[in-house]
Amino acid sequence: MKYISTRGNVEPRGFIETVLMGLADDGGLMIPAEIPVISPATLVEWENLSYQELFLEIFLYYVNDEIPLEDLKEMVAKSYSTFRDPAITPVKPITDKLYVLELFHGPTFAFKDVALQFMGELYSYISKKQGEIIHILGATSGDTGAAAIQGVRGKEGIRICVLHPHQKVSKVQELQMTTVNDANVLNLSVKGNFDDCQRIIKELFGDLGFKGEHHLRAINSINFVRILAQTVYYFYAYLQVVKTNKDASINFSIPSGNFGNVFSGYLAKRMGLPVNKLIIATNENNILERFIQTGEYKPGDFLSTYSPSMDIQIASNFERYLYYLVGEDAEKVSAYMKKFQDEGQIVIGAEAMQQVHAEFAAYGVKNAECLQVISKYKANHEYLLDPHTACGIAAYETYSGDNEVCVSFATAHPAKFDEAIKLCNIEQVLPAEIQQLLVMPQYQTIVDNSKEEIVKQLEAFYSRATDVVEN
Ligand SMILES: Cc1ncc(COP(=O)(O)O)c(C=O)c1O
Ligand SMILES: N[C@@H](CCOP(=O)(O)O)C(=O)O
Repeated sequence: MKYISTRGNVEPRGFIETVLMGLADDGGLMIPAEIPVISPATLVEWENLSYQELFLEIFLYYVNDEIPLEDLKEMVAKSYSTFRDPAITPVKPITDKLYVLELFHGPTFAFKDVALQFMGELYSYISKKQGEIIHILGATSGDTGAAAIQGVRGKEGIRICVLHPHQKVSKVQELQMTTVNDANVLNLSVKGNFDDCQRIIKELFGDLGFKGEHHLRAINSINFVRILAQTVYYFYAYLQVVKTNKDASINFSIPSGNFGNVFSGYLAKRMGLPVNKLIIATNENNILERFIQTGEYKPGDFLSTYSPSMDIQIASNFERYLYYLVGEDAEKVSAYMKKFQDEGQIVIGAEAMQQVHAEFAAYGVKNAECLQVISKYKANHEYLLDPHTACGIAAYETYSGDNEVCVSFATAHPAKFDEAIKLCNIEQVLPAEIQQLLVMPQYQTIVDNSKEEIVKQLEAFYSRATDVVEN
């Protein structure tokens, strides 16, 4: 398997090179040159595999022989040994038409752990095997940063810097990142929003001299391995649900911001998973909903909502979908992305939009509706949704059809967003792991929303660091 860029100006690369490249060197995003197709017979054979076994089966289509099977197995075992549920991502029935896929049983109580526990192991493996220095640079609206820090904590040869928007993440998210006082962790709290943080890190990854000099590596969903690791739970959930819903069409409803999780579902679909519709749920930052409705992809004004992790205007992975939408034509993607940069919008024609509508539905959830859904599911089903998950459920309710079953993603545990839960007059008991954070000291540097300021911070961070990679 080789990997190429959505913009067509990167020589095909292997799996590990692709992981290390993160953002493609031509500014695009890496994707497989050809997507492997899993046959219906193979899907049946996978029906009773554990999560870890399924992960291995899927990854074997992608890693070539660059990682020996025994090493991959060991990494996968370690990655998921930290999860609190033996099923890793259990599927819970709520009604006969609705299942919730709980993706929050990892160390930081959000879906990001599923991929980032593995990426921590993978980076550590590459660092040891190849003597690679790994300097992770990431942007977060709250969950990726916490999960990435936990994923690499205590791992030799790795340093991590995470940019989060100052006072625009929940208290628990902030504490999960900033109570870590390890010498190899730097938390920068940027006076801006998530889009600013993402723009700055993309600019730094795009400066190939700076990226090479400082060995910058990505943990955001710009890195293809994040996308791939997230496809596993689509397969896992489908294989559980189909057992009792043989003739139903199966939809997935996905709380969305950066479009990484949805794109993983799209990849699963192209790999042959018989998904009916991917339902994109956003909050009031609804660029994706507006795109699906009008064909116009254009950022609006940034709004702070009860689901802060989805307070995102520019959905990074949209470019990966665009590549497939325009018939895998990298020149067209480059032209569209240039237009987006110069004019701030992309418009897709009516014919292509028919294809979009065959694959996706989208719904933007207003703040008040988000709280109503949390209250309703607590009262009617004794199930407490976090505000992101509630957006997914509201979108499912809007698009549930006859003979359709929906798997709605629970992307975070409600304890991470107690601010919103309290507004519903619901008292929850916080898990001990979260409770203990509330009294810990915090370590973070508040910085201006400027690339130059971040560069200064990074250079100081790297000059402080002294650890050596051992083979
Ligand atoms: C809890 C939660 N739900 C949903 C999302 C949106 O996922 P994506 O950015 O992959 O669209 C995020 C952030 O990514 C998140 O942290
Ligand atoms: N919601 C995310 C934003 C970053 O998304 P990613 O999937 O590209 O890492 C977060 O919680 O940080």
